[in-house]
Formats: sequence, C-alpha cells, structure tokens
Amino acid sequence: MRIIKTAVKTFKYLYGLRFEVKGLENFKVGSPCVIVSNHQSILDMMGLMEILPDGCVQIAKKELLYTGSVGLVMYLGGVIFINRKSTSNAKMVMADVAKTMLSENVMVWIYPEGTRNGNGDLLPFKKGAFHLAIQAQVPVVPVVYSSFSSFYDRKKNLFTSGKIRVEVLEPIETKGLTPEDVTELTNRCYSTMRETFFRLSGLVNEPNGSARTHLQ
Ligand SMILES: CCCCCCCCCCCCCCC(=O)SCCNC(=O)CCNC(=O)[C@H](O)C(C)(C)COP(=O)(O)OP(=O)(O)OC[C@H]1O[C@@H](n2cnc3c(N)ncnc32)[C@H](O)[C@@H]1OP(=O)(O)O
Ligand SMILES: CCCCCCCC/C=C\CCCCCCCC(=O)OC[C@@H](O)COP(=O)(O)O
Repeated sequence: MRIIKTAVKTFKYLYGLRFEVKGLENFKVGSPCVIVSNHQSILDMMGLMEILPDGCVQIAKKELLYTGSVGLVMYLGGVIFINRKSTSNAKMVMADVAKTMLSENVMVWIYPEGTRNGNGDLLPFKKGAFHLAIQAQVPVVPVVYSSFSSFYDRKKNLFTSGKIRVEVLEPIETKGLTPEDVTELTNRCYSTMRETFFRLSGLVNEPNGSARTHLQ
C-alpha cells in the first residue's frame, strides 16, 4: 500500500488539486481503530492516499476485485472485499476483520455511506463500521473531506483545479459499548461528520435539514 500511496499521491499535481489537512494527530490512538470518512467520487482515492496512516487497510465492494489490474493492485495492497448485497456475508467478513485488527494491530478505513455520493450532503450511514469498532472495542476516528462540488461536475465528469479541506476528528471511544449501542454511535458519528462537512464546504445546514451554500 505504501507504493500505491506514493504513486496515487502524485495524481493531485496532474489534476491541480490541493489538500488542506487538519487533525492528523488524531490518528495516533496507539491501537487499532476504525476510520470512517465520507465518499464523493473516485477522487476520494487521492484524498485517501493523502493522509492514509501506515498499517491501515480499506474495506471495498467486491466488484472492485474484478476490475482487471486495478483489482489486482487493490488485492495486493491488502484491501478487504465485502459483498454489499449480502448482509450475512458482509457480517461474517467484518467479524473476521475485528479479530485480525487486534491480532495484527491494523487500522481499517470504511466508507459508511456505502456508495459514492456527490449530492452535497451525507447519505445515511450503514452500521457495519460501528459494529466492527464495538466488536473490536477500538475507537472510531471520523475523517471529513469538503465537498468537491465547487470544482467537480459529476454529470460531465469534468473538474477544474481546486482545494479540498480534510479534517481528522477526535477519536470516539467504544470501550464498554455493546451492539445495543450501535445505533447511537452511528448517529453521533453521522451528525458530527455532517456538521464538519457543511463547515468545511462553506454550506449552511438549513433548518429543514437541507444544505445550501452560504453564498446564495
Ligand atoms: C492504480 C491502482 C491504484 C489503486 C488505489 C486504490 C487503493 C485503495 C482502495 C480503496 C477502495 C475503496 C472502495 C470503497 C467502496 O467500495 S465503498 C462500498 C463498500 N463499503 C461499504 O459498503 C461499507 C459500508 N457498509 C456497511 O458497513 C454495511 O453495514 C454492510 C456491512 C455492508 C451491511 O450492509 P447493509 O445490510 O446494507 O447495512 P446496514 O448497516 O443497514 O445493516 C443491516 C442490519 O445488519 C446489522 N449489521 C450490519 N453490519 C453488522 C455487523 N458487522 N455485525 C452485526 N450486525 C450488523 C445492522 O445493525 C442492521 O440491523 P438493524 O437495522 O440495526 O437491526
Ligand atoms: C476520471 C477521474 C479519474 C481520477 C483519478 C483519481 C485517482 C484515482 C486513483 C486510483 C484509481 C483506481 C482506484 C480504484 C478504486 C475505486 C474506488 C471507488 O471510488 O469505487 C467506488 C466505490 O467506492 C463505491 O461504488 P458505487 O459508488 O456504489 O458504485
């Protein structure tokens, strides 16, 4: 993954993107942890590699394993593949991951929205990342990337150069939590990340829950 990281980090120069990063010290939890971040597009791969700590593997949809050389590179990079369409299968894989995290002292990076989302807001979070953290009794470290909408047109798949703000938030402890606490932990993480997303993106969170840029 170090080789992939070095290679992918150079792409930002190609695309004229800059990352403004805050809170990297929050990765130093001194133990394995589950990192959760918002997911807007394939560009997130650059954002991922920009701050990816050593000894951190990612959870990906299994379809990506069958994307030719990229799939092979991901496999060799230690990416863990899950079948999003089968909760029981995904649960089994994630239960194994909880054990491996502790035995091999690795961090796990998961996109709790479960899919790319460029709508200028966060999708409701899936619960797998939070079950994993509670099963392993390790902290959750939220990471938020600002909206790409200021420089990336999803429909035309075109983007100009731009700055992406990234914030690594305070770790959320799960010691002593049980599966009954998953929903509360998920909601707490969701609201903290959504608030940060609006702040970093210069968006105002409307009383009705929608978002608009404060420039409008
Ligand atoms: C040049 C080449 C360079 C290559 C460079 C690339 C290198 C890096 C590659 C990085 C790739 C990144 C790719 C990212 C993706 O692919 S994102 C898409 C895949 N990821 C996810 O989907 C993660 C988020 N999804 C989840 O965590 C889900 O929870 C999942 C485990 C998949 C289950 O799906 P679903 O059923 O839809 O989810 P729910 O959360 O609604 O859960 C349903 C009920 O099941 C309970 N549940 C969920 N997980 C667990 C668990 N682990 N243990 C026990 N119970 C679980 C959950 O509580 C729900 O029940 P209740 O409603 O609470 O009763
Ligand atoms: C055309 C723009 C190209 C920009 C290139 C930026 C740098 C990309 C770096 C490496 C390229 C290979 C990365 C392969 C991993 C793709 C990760 C990804 O974004 O998969 C989608 C998945 O999460 C969710 O799938 P869905 O949204 O549910 O379907």
